[in-house]
Amino acid sequence: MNGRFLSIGECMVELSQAGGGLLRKGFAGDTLNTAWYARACMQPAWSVDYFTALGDDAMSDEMIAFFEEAGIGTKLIRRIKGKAPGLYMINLRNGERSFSYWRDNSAARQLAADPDLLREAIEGSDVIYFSGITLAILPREDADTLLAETRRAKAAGKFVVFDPNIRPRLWASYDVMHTTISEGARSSSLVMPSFDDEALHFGDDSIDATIHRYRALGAPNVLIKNGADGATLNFAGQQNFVPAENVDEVVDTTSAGDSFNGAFLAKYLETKDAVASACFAVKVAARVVSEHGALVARDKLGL
Ligand SMILES: O=C(O)C(=O)C[C@H](O)[C@H](O)COP(=O)(O)O
Repeated sequence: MNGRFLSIGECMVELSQAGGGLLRKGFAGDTLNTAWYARACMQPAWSVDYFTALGDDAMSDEMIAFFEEAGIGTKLIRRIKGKAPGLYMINLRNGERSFSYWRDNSAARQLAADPDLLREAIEGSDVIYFSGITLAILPREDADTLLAETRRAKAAGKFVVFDPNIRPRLWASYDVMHTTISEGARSSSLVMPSFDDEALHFGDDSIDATIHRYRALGAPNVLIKNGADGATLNFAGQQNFVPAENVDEVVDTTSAGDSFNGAFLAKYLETKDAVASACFAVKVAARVVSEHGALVARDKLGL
């Protein structure tokens, strides 16, 4: 089986801890991370493309070369004169990550500014992946353009996948965040939230409450990630639970959710077996949290 997977969002320069007070430079961002793990786990017959905007500086050139090296298509990436990518740093406390961002003025903020290009990219794909972070960084009008296109894609029978990836700091207000994330979910075929975020920011008191809320919005499939407590899937009303994999030492939780999503989608698109795909994804995520940084090399993933 083959198909075209498109991920839409922002990739940044990443600074992660390299020991002895040193920082290591990498490239990462939630939607890129998912594209990266999807590419690592998918059959070669599938194409994986990234849709974003970059600048015309050396970092943007390096990032494009990095995507290409990983087998991620770059032909849809807009280059904006005088702009540069955003930057973020991973801060760690007992393996649990938090982020500092320098991204207010990044090129990716303009990724949906050319509606024709966005439509063309979505029309040319079978699976469209985006996140709450993608929506949060866009000017209001461009977020509406993207949502109109994802709604259109879902209506046309494409598989639209959304991770709310809630980052309150990136939103103008809680109200805008709640409304826009709900719109993202409404326009999707599969929503892949993390329960701790949903409980904290939407006030859900159980996994069932999160599933119910997203299904009521019109998402037919919901897959809830709950860290060390496993994952719960509700696909077309059928509910299943998959336990997490044991991890000896959690080094850095960055990208646990994104790698789960990429690995899950790679297997699910191939097999249509959601439970087996989640079992595979918990294994990949367990390897990812055992290493520093968002992107862990393929040979360390045990594939
Ligand atoms: O925060 C952002 O905007 C980023 O894109 C930086 C990180 O690479 C991802 O957020 C990691 O995502 P998790 O899988 O939730 O750990």
